[in-house]
Amino acid sequence: MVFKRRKRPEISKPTNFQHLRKTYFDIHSQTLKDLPPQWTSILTDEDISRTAAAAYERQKEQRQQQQQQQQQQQQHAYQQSRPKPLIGDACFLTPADLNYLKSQTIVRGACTHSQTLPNNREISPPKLLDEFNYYSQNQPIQISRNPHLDRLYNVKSPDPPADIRKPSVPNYQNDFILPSNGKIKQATSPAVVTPREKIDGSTKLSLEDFVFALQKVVSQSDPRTMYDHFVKIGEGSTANVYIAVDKHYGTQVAVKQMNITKQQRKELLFNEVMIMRDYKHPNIVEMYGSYLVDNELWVVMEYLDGGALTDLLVSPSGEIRMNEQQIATVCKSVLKALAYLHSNGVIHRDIKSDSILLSTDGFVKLSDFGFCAQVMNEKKVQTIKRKSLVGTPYWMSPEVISRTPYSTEVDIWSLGIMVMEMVDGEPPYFNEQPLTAMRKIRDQPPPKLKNPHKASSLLQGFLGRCLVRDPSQRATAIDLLDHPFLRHAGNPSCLQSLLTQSTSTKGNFYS
Ligand SMILES: Nc1ncnc2c1ncn2[C@@H]1O[C@H](COP(=O)(O)OP(=O)(O)OP(=O)(O)O)[C@@H](O)[C@H]1O
Repeated sequence: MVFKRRKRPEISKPTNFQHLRKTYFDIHSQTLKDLPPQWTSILTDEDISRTAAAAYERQKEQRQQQQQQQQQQQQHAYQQSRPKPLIGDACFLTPADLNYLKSQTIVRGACTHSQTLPNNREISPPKLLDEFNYYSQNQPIQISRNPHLDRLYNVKSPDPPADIRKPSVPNYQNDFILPSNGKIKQATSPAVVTPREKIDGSTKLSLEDFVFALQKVVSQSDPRTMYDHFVKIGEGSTANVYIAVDKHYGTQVAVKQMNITKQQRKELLFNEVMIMRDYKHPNIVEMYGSYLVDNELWVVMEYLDGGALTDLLVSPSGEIRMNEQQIATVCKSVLKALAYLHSNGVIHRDIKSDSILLSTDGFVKLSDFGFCAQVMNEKKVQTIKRKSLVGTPYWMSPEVISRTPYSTEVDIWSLGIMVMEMVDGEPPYFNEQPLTAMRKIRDQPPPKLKNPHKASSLLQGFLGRCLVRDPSQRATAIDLLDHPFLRHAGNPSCLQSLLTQSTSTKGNFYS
């Protein structure tokens, strides 16, 4: 029997061979791990690390840009939904003030007492110094005084003659009218109340007049040469706010940009500059400089990286986040700022959680001075009362809404409403239309907490001293600083837990 030898199958060499190996870039050591040894000899660690690190950085940047865009969209939507302030104030500048300003030669440039930034950079906004000397290239220039304007902008001066010292009556026009039937007229936009024509025509100041007057108080340098990397972080009713980087020092600043042509009350722009410039306090946001850029007023100030108090009140799942120690800590800081402003005759008029900014290390600062008003004459005798409807509806005091002449007590009422925000997550009547809420504030007993069981008797007692309808019976900032509830206040660090969790309802730009 013959066996035919079977042909041995031919086995080809492997084709399309792949040797898979899991190599990855370790961001901590900035090196490639599990690299095949052959590759290591071809590519030095340095080369490949650099290439991979660059790719990684590119990816990171792209991710950050996408995140930022998403957050901006979220924040824009969120800020659109926040209630806007009403501005029904009378014009501060009269034609006489403008004539005074126009009669002066604009003096620009350095002054001898330049402001010092925390990073020791000196900036030199033109400033009224030693009463009424402007400085030009360090040379004092004497100009004549206008006591009315000086009082408005709280310029310190030697005792003027008695007739000048008499407080000139501010221009109290009722811009927002409560008809006799008690109905409040609905403004077309909640943020805008069309002013009545002033008897002396003082609202008819031209854009040039304002620009001219603003030029007197701002620095003449161009901030675009000093700051770059602008990223929008906020938007209010009057401004866009950006973070930017100081080109020289690499530090971050906040830049509030206000388009002059779009302001309902251009004259209130002066507040934005003058209040932060003249009133320095650890619990007031610090201004570094102010500038005119084309049609915009830019205010450069310290950047508060924790954002606004509003964002810390409620978690995304709707839980109230602040405990009483944290509430007391915020109140104490805000009251210190208010006690300081009030003792200088300044009312804020827009106290609410949106106006309180925090740093991530827990420092609390008062901001947004656009609606401030002076209530004292030069001698610091509290003689002037305000009557304009200014503030944000839900936080407004009964006397502001009912157009009774008012003073510093309005901020204490609003602080009480802000305490209610911290306990309940929102101000009272927040589900009502602004005008309905205003009617209720005006006509009803002080609002009550939705969650009284969550508030200790001390907290309720504190609140009860703020929300007193009769302003003469309401506690002052100084009184409240002595209230036993504030003994619960802790160090700034007690607020850090609120700030570290990324629970912002409007996207967190601040981490
Ligand atoms: N110094 C700052 N640091 C960090 N964020 C800031 C700073 N200033 C303002 N912002 C952010 O920008 C937002 C808008 O700023 P701001 O409230 O001053 O604008 P506005 O137009 O005056 O507001 P409003 O509508 O209350 O009048 C703030 O809510 C806050 O989130």
